[in-house]
Amino acid sequence: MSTTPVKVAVTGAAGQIGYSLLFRLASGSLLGPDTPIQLQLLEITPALKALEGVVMELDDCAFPTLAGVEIGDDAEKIFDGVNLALLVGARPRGPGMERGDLLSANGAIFTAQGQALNKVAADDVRIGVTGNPANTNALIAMSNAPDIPAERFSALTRLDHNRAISQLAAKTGSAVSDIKKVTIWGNHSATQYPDIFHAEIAGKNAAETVGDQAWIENDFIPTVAKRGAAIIEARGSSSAASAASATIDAARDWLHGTPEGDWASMAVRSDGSYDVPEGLIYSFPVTTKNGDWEIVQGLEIDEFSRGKMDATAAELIEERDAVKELGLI
Ligand SMILES: NC(=O)C1=CN([C@@H]2O[C@H](COP(=O)(O)OP(=O)(O)OC[C@H]3O[C@@H](n4cnc5c(N)ncnc54)[C@H](O)[C@@H]3O)[C@@H](O)[C@H]2O)C=CC1
Ligand SMILES: O=C([O-])CC(=O)C(=O)O
Repeated sequence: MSTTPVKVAVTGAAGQIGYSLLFRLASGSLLGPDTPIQLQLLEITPALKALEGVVMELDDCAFPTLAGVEIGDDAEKIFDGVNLALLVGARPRGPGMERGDLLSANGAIFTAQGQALNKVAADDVRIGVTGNPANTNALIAMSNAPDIPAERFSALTRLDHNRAISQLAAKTGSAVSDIKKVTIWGNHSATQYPDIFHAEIAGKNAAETVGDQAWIENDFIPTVAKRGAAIIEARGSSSAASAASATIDAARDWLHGTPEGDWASMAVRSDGSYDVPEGLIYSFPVTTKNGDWEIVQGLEIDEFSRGKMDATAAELIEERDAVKELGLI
């Protein structure tokens, strides 16, 4: 085992996603069995006691890869020297809400955390935002951290990506591992566009294999886009274990690279690719290598896809304008 632990911050560590995420991180799901991890856990003051209980359980697992745990309510202390920050801590939505309704409640969290990361994080820090509305929260954190390169911020659309793979596998009777190159475009919201026109199933075009445009439009896309709400309806609270799993998948691919012949969906700062307005945190197909991502270029976009990609961009513009109005960026 190497000796220097990787310092990973998790915010909202006493919450429901935290309860699944921390144990996976500590057991090596992100960094593998040979790299020790130091967990830096941020919570609000009233949740620290509950977090102490979670740390007792982490201790009780005796994970060989867990080098240490620090908890606290001071972002500048907890983010000090972190190599990866997973920003999960934020209010979840309840039944009947859209994620964008959380902007006024959650936005301010990300100004303070962006500023703290800017001051004290390690030079190589990468920041993944899971807390909703994830894209615009990432925009807020990025805008408040002027010394951290913008490409070090991303928001989580990997859960949507994984949901799309799962729905496609079920429809076609294929193995999840045979499905590649699915894309989530845009916002982690009901306007997102899950795109299988460039995806492959066992090397063949996925949309052609499905051969059912009506299913794609009326079943697949809304099922993936509204899956979060369906889970809230069924469980009484929002997705947690699957969100934690996707948070790890996204961070693992970012740090260690996407597999050959595949790509991932990640919401990153638009550079204007595919005519997405520059500066929005928009989900694209990306390949990653050595901690850097690149937007996959040259995909053909037909009229149907264009309309969906523009609609989700329009929603992100509205969210950006709203947080500008609130003085958060
Ligand atoms: N991007 C995605 O795919 C998904 C995002 N989410 C979002 O993740 C967020 C967390 O979800 P849950 O864990 O279920 O919520 P939760 O309510 O169980 O936990 C959130 C935790 O964050 C803490 N917190 C609040 N303000 C904080 C601050 N300023 N600093 C540090 N911690 C703070 C709370 O004390 C609480 O313990 C929600 O916004 C939810 O909507 C959930 C599922 C998927
Ligand atoms: O739907 C929600 O509010 C939680 C979430 O982001 C998801 O499950 O995708």
